[in-house]
Amino acid sequence: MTKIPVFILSGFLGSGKTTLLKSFLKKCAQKRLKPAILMNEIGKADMDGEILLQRNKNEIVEKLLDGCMCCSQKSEVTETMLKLLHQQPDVIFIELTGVANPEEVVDSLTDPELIDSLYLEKVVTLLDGENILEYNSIFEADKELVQTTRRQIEVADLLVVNKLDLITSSFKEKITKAIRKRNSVSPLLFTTYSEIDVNGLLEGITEVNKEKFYANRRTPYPHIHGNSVSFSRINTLTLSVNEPMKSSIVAKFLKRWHPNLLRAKGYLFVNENCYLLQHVMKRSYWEPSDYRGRNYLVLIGIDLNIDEIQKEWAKLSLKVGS
Ligand SMILES: Nc1nc2c(ncn2[C@@H]2O[C@H](COP(=O)(O)OP(=O)(O)OP(=O)(O)O)[C@@H](O)[C@H]2O)c(=O)[nH]1
Repeated sequence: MTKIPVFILSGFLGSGKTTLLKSFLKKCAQKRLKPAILMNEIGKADMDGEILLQRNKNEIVEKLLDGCMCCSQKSEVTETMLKLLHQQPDVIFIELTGVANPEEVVDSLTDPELIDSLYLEKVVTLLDGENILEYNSIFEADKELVQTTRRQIEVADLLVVNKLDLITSSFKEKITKAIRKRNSVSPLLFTTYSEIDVNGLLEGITEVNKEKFYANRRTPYPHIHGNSVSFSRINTLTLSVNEPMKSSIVAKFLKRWHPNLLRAKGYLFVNENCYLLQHVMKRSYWEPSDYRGRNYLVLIGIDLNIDEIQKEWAKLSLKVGS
């Protein structure tokens, strides 16, 4: 099933995200791909969005101002993404604010109205070579910010240390060590002015058959396929729920996948009542809901073992149903 790829560009303030975005857009133009861009800015003035609009009037740009996307009202993010989809792009770029945690944004992409249309292609995290080693001491007083900058490294599929022109080779080694402590698996590149092989990153992404893909897209709830919808290390999985479940059993099931499982959410029947289940790390919250669509459960994690989770879920459902 065709889905539109989404690149998330993350990284602390001033690390080079917009610079990278611009080279992505240039390459899209050469490849005749129609890009859509969601700029997430803190503050009233939308500098980056304006800069992009001045460059090329054909690019579709939506902005979410005043705050971080992961904290915005969920429906606002969904609406903005739907607006972008409405204009039939071939690829979507989301540039996050420097203080956003990418995994929480992935969460928004699993909204029932979006999950069938999009997949997460890659989280690219830009790091400011000149300042990265200072982050811990600069933000010492702000634990959340330290945590965010760490998560930006930990969940990245590609790590790009930028501003190589401003650092020495001994600094480069220190940076490598510090990054590898947090993420030992994703490719790590050093560069200046965010110059990386964007052509390679766009490989395999082709023009979408617009008529076919965008016909009747706005679905009220996801089709349940149970497959992972992401090619990134952050992967998501939709589990179908056919029977009323016991909340304690579901909570126990979700805890089993800690620490890979970061988040789960969905609508489930417990006895006769529908609940919105919100699971964060090891804790589950159950909120009564008047949702009337089909029940489902979406899991978001890093390197989740999709096959095993599906197998175990099927066993559990059989037990519950019998
Ligand atoms: N010296 C140097 N400057 C760079 C490099 N890459 C980007 N810059 C400059 O750093 C500044 C910030 O770059 P942006 O691409 O706007 O960074 P950003 O991550 O989008 O910044 P925010 O929107 O604040 O989060 C700009 O003035 C860039 O020209 C580099 O490799 N070396």
